[in-house]
Amino acid sequence: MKLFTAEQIRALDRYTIEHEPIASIDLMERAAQAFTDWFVQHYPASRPVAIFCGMGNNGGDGLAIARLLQAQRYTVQCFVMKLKAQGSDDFETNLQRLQELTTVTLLERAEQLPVALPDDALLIDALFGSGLDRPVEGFPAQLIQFLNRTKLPTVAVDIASGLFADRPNGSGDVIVKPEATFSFQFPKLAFLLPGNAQYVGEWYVGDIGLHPEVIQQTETSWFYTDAAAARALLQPRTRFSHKGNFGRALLIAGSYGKIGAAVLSAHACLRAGAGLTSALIPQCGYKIMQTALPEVMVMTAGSNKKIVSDFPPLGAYDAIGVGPGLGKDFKTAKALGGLIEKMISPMVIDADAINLTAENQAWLAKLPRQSIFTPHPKEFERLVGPVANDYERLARAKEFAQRYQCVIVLKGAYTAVVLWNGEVHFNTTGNPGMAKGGSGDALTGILTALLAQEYDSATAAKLGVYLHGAAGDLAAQHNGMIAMTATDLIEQLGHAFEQLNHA
Ligand SMILES: NC(=O)C1=CN([C@@H]2O[C@H](COP(=O)(O)OP(=O)(O)OC[C@H]3O[C@@H](n4cnc5c(N)ncnc54)[C@H](O)[C@@H]3O)[C@@H](O)[C@H]2O)[C@@H](O)CC1
Ligand SMILES: [K+]
Repeated sequence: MKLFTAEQIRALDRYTIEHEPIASIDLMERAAQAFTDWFVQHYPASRPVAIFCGMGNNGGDGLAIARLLQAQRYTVQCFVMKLKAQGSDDFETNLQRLQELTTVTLLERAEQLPVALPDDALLIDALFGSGLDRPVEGFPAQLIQFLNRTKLPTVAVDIASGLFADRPNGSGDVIVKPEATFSFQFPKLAFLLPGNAQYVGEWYVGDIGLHPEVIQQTETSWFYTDAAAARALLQPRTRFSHKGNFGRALLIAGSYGKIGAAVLSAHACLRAGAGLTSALIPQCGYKIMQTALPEVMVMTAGSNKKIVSDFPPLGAYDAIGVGPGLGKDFKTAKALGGLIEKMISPMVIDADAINLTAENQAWLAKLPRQSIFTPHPKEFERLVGPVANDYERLARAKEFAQRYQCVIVLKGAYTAVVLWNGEVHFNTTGNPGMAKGGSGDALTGILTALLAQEYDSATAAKLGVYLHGAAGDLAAQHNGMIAMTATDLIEQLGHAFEQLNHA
């Protein structure tokens, strides 16, 4: 699915108004109706609702929602933040429609705060939407601070007031902290960035019927991978397949005390469908791996028992994943440098292999094209240097991916898959229960398995990250987010594939 900037969304709104055609006031009514339909499913009519509206179209939505909720027998109080004499046309029309039914309280200055609200009130924030063009200050900021201080559950219309849809906010910006956001037609880029979590809450998207043709034609480099998008990436496995078709995968992983990382990545590789899975590990891990995973073929190399210090010729493998638990011994580094120089097919580079690459940046020029890096934020900064915020992190990842013709998987909530062609694909699966040791090792195994099955790097990264998160969600359902482990996730991979197959 595509993601658009606020400016592009405005253009899509305009196009829809002209070409559907539909009057802009009717499009607003459609948006308000979509919000209301969602709201009545989630919040009972027994709780009083207080709606805070600005004077732009976001406020217009709020006024229409007030009217529609009242028709559904909600007790509604409506407030308008009056900053100027005249609001947008559709705001004014909706104000008139509402005032025919009920009174609207105008809020013009700080002395009117705090306003009295019932203890069990639900708040709806319709102060500013995607038209926000500067940080909120003065009276609007005081009003937002008041709303946040009430600690009452708040739902944002389209986007939390004060949050920019597609550019960074300053650290001191005043922004509504909703428990949920109901957004029109598309999630905003801001929703997918980890630093904004408290300004988004759970987010939902309602279809308001923007013109499908123009959505298709409007170009963007931002996407998100939902079930439909992931389903389209999955290759069918036929009755005539045999293990040779599904590729030979190799994991180079583990060091003394971290053989578990090698086991987890190899286990995930098996579960993600590699035809043959091999592991190159230090000697100390030999029995552990053979016992834990009888399906895996195990190689050890080098004279040091505790680390991988030598790579034998590895031409027989279709895909190699390197890094989990590997350690950063200089002998391992030397061997990895040699491997990178020799390899021609894309590799998966994780954990200590990323750290070693960060310390040996000359390797980057020799890296097989379309290799996949899977850094968490700290590892990414080791690779490119410090970054100031989520937007800068994405920009640097795009630059890096383009320069070295690789894929960067920026791990986190909404893991971002950044491609060499400048595209960024945010993942939609996964949960905080996955923020645990071993989770990344599992991802490396999955990605290596998909590369071995001849998925190209971009597809492997998008699909693998999606499946990893989906398996994590299933593990959370069975074990709970607190107790779930990386092994639980790996054991759900089969169900994650099945679920996707039937999506
Ligand atoms: N355009 C359309 O057809 C539709 C728009 N919709 C709604 O319209 C919203 C966008 O509406 P608008 O473009 O009118 O913008 P907003 O309602 O977000 O508000 C913009 C107004 O606030 C002012 N403003 C911006 N930043 C400010 C700040 N920091 N302090 C004080 N004033 C500030 C602007 O100058 C402008 O007057 C969307 O978020 C959505 O809720 C929906 O009704 C769906 C259809
Ligand atoms: K809002």
